[in-house]
Amino acid sequence: MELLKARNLNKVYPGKVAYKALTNIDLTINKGEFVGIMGPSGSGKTTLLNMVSTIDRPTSGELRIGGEDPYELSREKLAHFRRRELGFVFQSFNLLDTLTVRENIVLPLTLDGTDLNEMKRRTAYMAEKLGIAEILDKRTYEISGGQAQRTAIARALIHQPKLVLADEPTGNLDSKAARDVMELMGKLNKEENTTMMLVTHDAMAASYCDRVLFIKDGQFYTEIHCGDNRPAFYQKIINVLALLGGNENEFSTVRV
Ligand SMILES: Nc1ncnc2c1ncn2[C@@H]1O[C@H](COP(=O)(O)OP(=O)(O)OP(=O)(O)O)[C@@H](O)[C@H]1O
Repeated sequence: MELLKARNLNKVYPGKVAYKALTNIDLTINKGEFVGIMGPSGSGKTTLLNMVSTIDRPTSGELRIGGEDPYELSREKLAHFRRRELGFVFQSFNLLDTLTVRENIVLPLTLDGTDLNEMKRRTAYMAEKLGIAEILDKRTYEISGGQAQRTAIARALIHQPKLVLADEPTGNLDSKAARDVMELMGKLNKEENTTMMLVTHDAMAASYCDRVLFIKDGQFYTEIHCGDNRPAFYQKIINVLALLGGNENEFSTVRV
């Protein structure tokens, strides 16, 4: 079942000299899929993520999430749609420092006015899944980067969104923490059937996806599928990145 369908997405940033950041991008993500987006710096990954996450409008093209066109919604309904149907994971975690881990995780349910017992049940469930049950009462400055990202993932998934969007979730983590985070994202994708889209420079992180789509200069370049051999998939990703070119320091290729 198609969860996300983007057709012919174009984005032109206006300015003294208009810049075409995306050209005729087609993207379909089925329910339960885990899809990676890779490409050199400036290729349009963030632009695409911003279109899909409804943060910015495409200049032309169609977008459907769960059959709905978010850009047809009023401002208020769009804000509700984003809060209800999407979950976000960022490179910089974006946790609220004045709150505990528990309070951060439960935030989307608080905003939705969920019943207290349900909030407790969901928090305990997510904390258990992400291995952070022991740190629920800590403040965000008392936890490690890996724990902070796992907290952010729990927050992104607690309201069971249709689609989770992750922007460089391993960018601020050491290789061990990055691997742990990706293992957990892969596990949640499979066990909870959560649909995920990941934008990353990190080949190790991308190798946890079912397939990876590459863009170059705002255009679709190629797509590769994981199959059942993750180390082989990692190598295939490295090979495409080598073909894509770009700055050699740009892609992380040291983690297997
Ligand atoms: N608000 C904007 N106004 C004008 N040009 C922009 C704007 N945002 C991005 N661009 C340009 O669009 C192109 C794509 O940018 P984008 O941020 O999507 O790339 P990216 O693949 O995410 O890069 P990186 O990996 O470095 O984050 C770049 O050339 C960038 O300079």
